[in-house]
Amino acid sequence: MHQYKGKLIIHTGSMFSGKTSSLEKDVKRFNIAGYKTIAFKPSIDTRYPKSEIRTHDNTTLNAVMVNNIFEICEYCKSYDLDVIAIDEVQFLGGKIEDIVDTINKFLEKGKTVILAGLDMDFSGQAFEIVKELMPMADYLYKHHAVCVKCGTDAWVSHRKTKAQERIVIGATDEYEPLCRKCFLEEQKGQ
Ligand SMILES: Nc1ncnc2c1ncn2[C@@H]1O[C@H](COP(=O)(O)OP(=O)(O)O)[C@@H](O)[C@H]1O
Ligand SMILES: Cc1cn([C@H]2C[C@H](O)[C@@H](COP(=O)(O)O)O2)c(=O)[nH]c1=O
Ligand SMILES: [Zn+2]
Repeated sequence: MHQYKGKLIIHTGSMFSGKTSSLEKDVKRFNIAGYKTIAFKPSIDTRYPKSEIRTHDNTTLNAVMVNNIFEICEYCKSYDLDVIAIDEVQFLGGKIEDIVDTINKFLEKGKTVILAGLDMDFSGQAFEIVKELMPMADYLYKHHAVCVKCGTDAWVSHRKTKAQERIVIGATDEYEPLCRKCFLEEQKGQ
């Protein structure tokens, strides 16, 4: 796995597309290969226990909950990590430039950084931090859920409720993955 030293791996796409599953799989492989790895998750996501990342199909990974990128730096200093994984990166606290600078510093030091995060919100607007990070990636994977209306590759996470605030934590209670065509039809109908 030494070919991933100093490399940035990003898993993005809509909800239910397998971003967290892919991050989990990567982290577990680095662990098997004997690398010092910690997976972090932003404190905003309160769905599951603090010390665990959980996929929609209920597989789990040990995790450390953090408020911002600076807390990840502190862990990195204390544990001299080889691999830093961050789930739900769109919710990580801190200014975009601080997140980008810190990730670049990790990469310059030869750390492997694995990120998973939504590319777009419920309205199809890009999450700014993910938009900024995507061109920096050495390996960029855009994952696709299955559109729940027509069965083609989904494009966006459609919100099923009328809530308009950007952040609403939830799963199938709040969101459904839709392809562009079904999303536009849904919007016309509202
Ligand atoms: N419409 C869907 N399309 C694809 N997978 C789905 C769908 N609905 C539920 N799932 C489940 O979601 C899992 C992916 O979960 P996860 O890795 O947590 O996704 P993400 O992090 O992208 O939200 C799939 O393996 C599947 O079991
Ligand atoms: C689209 C969208 C999502 N969210 C929330 C909903 C979930 O709690 C997470 C995404 O989790 P997943 O692992 O990618 O399924 O984000 C939100 O707050 N706002 C949105 O627009
Ligand atoms: Zn569709």
